[in-house]
Amino acid sequence: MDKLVAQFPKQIADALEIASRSELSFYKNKTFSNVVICGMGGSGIGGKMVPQLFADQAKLPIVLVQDYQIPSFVNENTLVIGSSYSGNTEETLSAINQANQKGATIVGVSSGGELVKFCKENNYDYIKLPGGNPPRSMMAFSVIQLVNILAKAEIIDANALDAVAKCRHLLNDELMTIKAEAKKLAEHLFNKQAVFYANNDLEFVAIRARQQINENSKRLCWHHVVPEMNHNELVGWAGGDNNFAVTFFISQFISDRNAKRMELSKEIIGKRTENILSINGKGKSKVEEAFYFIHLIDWASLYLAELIGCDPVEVKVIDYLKSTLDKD
Ligand SMILES: O=P(O)(O)OC[C@H]1O[C@H](O)[C@H](O)[C@@H](O)[C@@H]1O
Repeated sequence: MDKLVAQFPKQIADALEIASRSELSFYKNKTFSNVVICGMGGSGIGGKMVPQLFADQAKLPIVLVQDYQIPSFVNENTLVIGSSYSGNTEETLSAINQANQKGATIVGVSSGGELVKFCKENNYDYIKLPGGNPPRSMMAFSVIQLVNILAKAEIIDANALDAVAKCRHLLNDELMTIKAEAKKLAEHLFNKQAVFYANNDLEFVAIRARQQINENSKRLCWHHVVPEMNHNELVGWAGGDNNFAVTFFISQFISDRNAKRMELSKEIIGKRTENILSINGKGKSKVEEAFYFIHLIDWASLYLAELIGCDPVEVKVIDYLKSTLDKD
């Protein structure tokens, strides 16, 4: 896993190369009214990240589906993107099959499996990713193909990938800082109940942190966002204590009002636990900042796994669950 995380900046370059070679025709002579992205876990997080990151330029509503069912609004004017690294995740395949029955336009993002087979058999465009790794370690590939697909259809700016291309340099230039901050985060979380907060626009960062701590570090954690947590969870801190380690991801692009809310939240939570860490974003754009946070989180999950002494790769309980489901 260390190697795969270290390769993240290179994966960005490789994914951009795949995007530039992708031959897509799904958008020709087509007008869409909405977009649905179907994906679970390490492939679903891209479907959360991309709509949030490009919200200020998206011309259509983009909805993430993480279940077997698609919403009833899906019809022949819907673009449905199926994102599954293995191509075999049953919730995603079920949603894609339903979308097909409703006449939607489908595009697949996958390294192979049933999803690629389905796209080939039904003449849908698909982008093939390099296979053989845990899906969560290949996030750059799925995210970048989502941006590629939406930019080709001009649902987001046609040059949206230009901003992504700059991320690689930021990550290389900031590697020492990223690793130092990641170590600090891992030590902060060690033997504590992890809680992640971000402003709403950055929810995907908090979710990615939760997912990576779950799968790589084998630990429970939760996340919430400002401002919504100010209306409920903040009150729950009456039951908080030093067993909790709270991390605030602070975006450079946060609104003044939400920045104020973050500061006040910190002050209130600080009365219950001493373990509060703020991690500040870096980068010249929201896209650069997003990749910066993701890389830092990925390293932190590995450092925490090391402190705990667990194997970051194995996910035996998920394997057990899937194989038991398959017996039905
Ligand atoms: O990307 P996919 O192959 O559809 O996989 C989606 C998810 O499936 C499993 O639950 C894996 O353990 C997760 O790590 C993965 O993110």
